[in-house]
Amino acid sequence: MLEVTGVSRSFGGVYAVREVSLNVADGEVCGVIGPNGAGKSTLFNLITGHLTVDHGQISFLGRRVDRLPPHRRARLGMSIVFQAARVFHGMTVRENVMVGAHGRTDAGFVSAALRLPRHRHDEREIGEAADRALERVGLAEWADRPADRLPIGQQRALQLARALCARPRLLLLDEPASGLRGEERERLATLVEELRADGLTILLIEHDVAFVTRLVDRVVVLDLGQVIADGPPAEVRADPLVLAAYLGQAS
Ligand SMILES: Nc1ncnc2c1ncn2[C@@H]1O[C@H](COP(=O)(O)OP(=O)(O)OP(=O)(O)O)[C@@H](O)[C@H]1O
Repeated sequence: MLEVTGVSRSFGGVYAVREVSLNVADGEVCGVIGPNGAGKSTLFNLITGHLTVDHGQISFLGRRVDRLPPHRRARLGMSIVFQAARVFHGMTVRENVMVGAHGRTDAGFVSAALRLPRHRHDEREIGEAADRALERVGLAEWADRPADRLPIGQQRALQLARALCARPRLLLLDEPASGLRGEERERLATLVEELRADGLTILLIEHDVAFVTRLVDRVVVLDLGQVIADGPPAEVRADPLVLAAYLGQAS
């Protein structure tokens, strides 16, 4: 589904990501981990289109996307959950989720402004999709409440619902566990496990190794911008290069 081939990106002559290749197959849950400064965020932004590659190729569903802007990649079926839990203030939980589907409808601004029948039809469909997504992440009973009143764990779930509302082929999660503790973290892990059981393809970038390794089929480890390991979590955790990279950080 996603093929990243020999991708590099540097800042001021220093490589943040260097000759990185990774593939995510349909239905796979893949994690990218690595110590601070390993290049995880840069790689994530190269995949989503928020940064452009210096070299290399990115293909999604068999199509080159590395020159496409983020919204075009989104239209092809990439949905992103960003690290910072952001919700739109002054809007309900349902309205926040509905925003996720608007990029996928054909109804343009004019039809929305004039409230043409087609627009009303789309709005109803979007509302229904939002309700399904809220049900999926366990927020159905919060639908009509102000989004900014939600605790942070549920704001993260709301962002997931927003991403799901766009009916993604590939869900991209940027450090989904950051800022969450204890029970909230557990709830999020369970939710990702459920999405995985639904057959959704997921790529998640995460600092927390324990969180990632329990959720993924495969994990790619970055260090100093390069892939140092790629395989099943149990194998990768025992890899001497990986241990050394994380130990290097701790010392
Ligand atoms: N916009 C930028 N300008 C200059 N240097 C950058 C920029 N973005 C990233 N870098 C550098 O690229 C390297 C990789 O950074 P990146 O943020 O991708 O790593 P990371 O693995 O996400 O780290 P962390 O876990 O700390 O967020 C770092 O040395 C960083 O300083």
